[in-house]
Amino acid sequence: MELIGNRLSQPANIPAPRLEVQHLTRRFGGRAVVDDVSLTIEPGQVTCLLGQSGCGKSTTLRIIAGVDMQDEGKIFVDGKLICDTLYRVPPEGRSIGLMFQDFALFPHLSVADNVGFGLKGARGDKRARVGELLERVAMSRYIDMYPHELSGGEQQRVALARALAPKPRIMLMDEPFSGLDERLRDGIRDETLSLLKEAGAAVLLVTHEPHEAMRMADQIALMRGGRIVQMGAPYNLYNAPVDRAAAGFFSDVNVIGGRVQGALTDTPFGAFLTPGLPDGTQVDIIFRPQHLKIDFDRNGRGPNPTPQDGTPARGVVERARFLGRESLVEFRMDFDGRVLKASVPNVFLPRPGTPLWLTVRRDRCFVFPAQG
Ligand SMILES: Nc1ncnc2c1ncn2[C@@H]1O[C@H](COP(=O)(O)OP(=O)(O)OP(=O)(O)O)[C@@H](O)[C@H]1O
Repeated sequence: MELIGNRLSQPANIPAPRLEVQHLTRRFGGRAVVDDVSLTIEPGQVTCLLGQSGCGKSTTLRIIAGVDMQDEGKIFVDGKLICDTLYRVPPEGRSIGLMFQDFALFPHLSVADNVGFGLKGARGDKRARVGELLERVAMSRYIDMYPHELSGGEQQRVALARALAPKPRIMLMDEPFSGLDERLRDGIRDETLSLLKEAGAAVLLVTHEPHEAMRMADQIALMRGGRIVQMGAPYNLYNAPVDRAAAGFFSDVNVIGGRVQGALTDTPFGAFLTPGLPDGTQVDIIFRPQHLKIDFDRNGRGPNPTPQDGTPARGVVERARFLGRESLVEFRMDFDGRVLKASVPNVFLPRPGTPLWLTVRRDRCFVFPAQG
């Protein structure tokens, strides 16, 4: 029997997404920990579910994998219903590969046999595929060893190879690289994802690490309180966040406040355009540390105001730290004593107590109605 669910009808010449999730909801004790989640992933695309601990990422993944069951919603693979609240293809029938945090290798099987476990076909072909995968995860020389002879990170790399071996059409990964040390992580992560992309798999990857998501994802689904609050390319989430919390998820942010008057909001950095908001609305103007410009003090004066950078405001250096590629300088602002953070490429470590002038790149600011 082939069950076709009621996907919105798709024109015949456009293939259905590899994975489609519609209105998934999961409640525990009356609380929706996954709340109306919908997303689609195309073949060869990596989507990251990104959010803080407890926001519902892993539960979403477990439902798609078939090891937990939704209260509402549907899941489709290549346009075919695999699960709703009445019908359910078992996990092993979903063409889905899993790589979860609590992976477990078979302790009585060698590395080669662990990786080759789910593979069908001639012995020689299997051995070749196992060899290729172990090379990709830099584990070739451990091929005849047993799991108890490997470190945690090495076991994780074998588990990755095992998950990749059957060339799954969909790969669900829950923080799969978290146990690897930094030196190995970048290489194995990039290699694994390019392997999956080459094979045309749709990848849904859970992480709470914004930089990891930015580096890996074609599409990021930002989750909060069980809901997807914003979905799009990393560039869009970084440069057009939906709210203050979304902006703050990807880097430190600076916030100044003001009240709208005639589509403008006056601040110590000059007037900001705040169109579309009624007079009297209290707003937060948000900018990232790299969008503050620093200028020297010229006998108590800063640089001249410009249309792009607005009016300079004076601050006194509180702390300056070198972070490798950049320096982070914290200023106590004269206008109301708040601290603003500026990041500067390379080494810039002014002494605490030094007065400097700051301007804000106004084209890089985000304006949102103030919270609460
Ligand atoms: N079986 C369960 N029974 C009750 N509550 C649950 C169950 N599974 C998950 N939860 C709750 O659902 C919420 C979401 O959990 P989930 O593991 O999906 O979050 P997460 O975003 O993956 O977090 P983390 O990044 O810490 O793994 C949490 O508050 C968790 O306590």
